[in-house]
Amino acid sequence: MSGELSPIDKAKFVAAKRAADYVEDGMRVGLGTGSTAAWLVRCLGEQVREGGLRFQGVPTSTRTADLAREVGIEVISLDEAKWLDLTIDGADEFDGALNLIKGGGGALLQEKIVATASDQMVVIADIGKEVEHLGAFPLPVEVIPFGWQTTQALVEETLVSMDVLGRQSTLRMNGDRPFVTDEGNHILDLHLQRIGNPRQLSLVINQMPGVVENGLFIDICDAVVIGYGDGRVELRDINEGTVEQDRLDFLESDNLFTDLAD
Ligand SMILES: O=C(CO)[C@H](O)[C@H](O)COP(=O)(O)O
Repeated sequence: MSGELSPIDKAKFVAAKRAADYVEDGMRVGLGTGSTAAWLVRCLGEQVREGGLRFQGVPTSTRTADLAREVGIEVISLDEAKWLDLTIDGADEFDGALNLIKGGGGALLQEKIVATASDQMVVIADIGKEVEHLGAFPLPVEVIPFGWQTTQALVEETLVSMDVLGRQSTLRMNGDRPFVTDEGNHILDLHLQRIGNPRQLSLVINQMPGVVENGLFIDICDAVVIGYGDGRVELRDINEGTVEQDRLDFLESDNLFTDLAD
């Protein structure tokens, strides 16, 4: 069964599986969105059903909420939880300071709110997500639909004075219609190629009327679990650097491979 998985899917799976070990009985845990986070939700669901794990999950999208319920995880809202022990989520890029670009799946707003309301954020990612400088992945910016083209023009104008290489942006589409987030907003993808000062860029973008939030996660992530296509996992901590290298066995979780996430 595991032979049907691509190396990237294997990498995502082993990262998710290792990160599931962070979840302990009684915790309140933010559950991320995307294909890697979906693996995590499946791994946790298996531990709930077969290992007796008891925790409450706060999903970061309707997609994740549906999957979490399907696999047997108790789902509560962030307002019910108020504060979380831990959030585990994927990322589109991470750099050496564990700053991130997120929002490729369109859930950046809930993801940032949930991660910020957590004692700890652990990112799960395949090794292909590691970058020296953020920005090759288009930066998602969530904007309200009212006047979005004016907001887009303002954002592009502001980029002229920012330390970035590219300045084009595109409205994310879903077929022939604009993509709509869980909050009813649209997403502009900024094609910046290289972001020289992510912290400054994040602050400037978020000051604009019409912008709800951007996909730069600065000083939010505490650790990254990096997966490799051959089953290796590496645990990198914000303070201590690489603290663990291991190799996970695919076969022991073959039943999870029957249904690829996303
Ligand atoms: O930020 C996200 C969704 O908004 C995802 O975590 C990010 O896009 C990574 O996705 P995947 O695990 O599918 O590669």
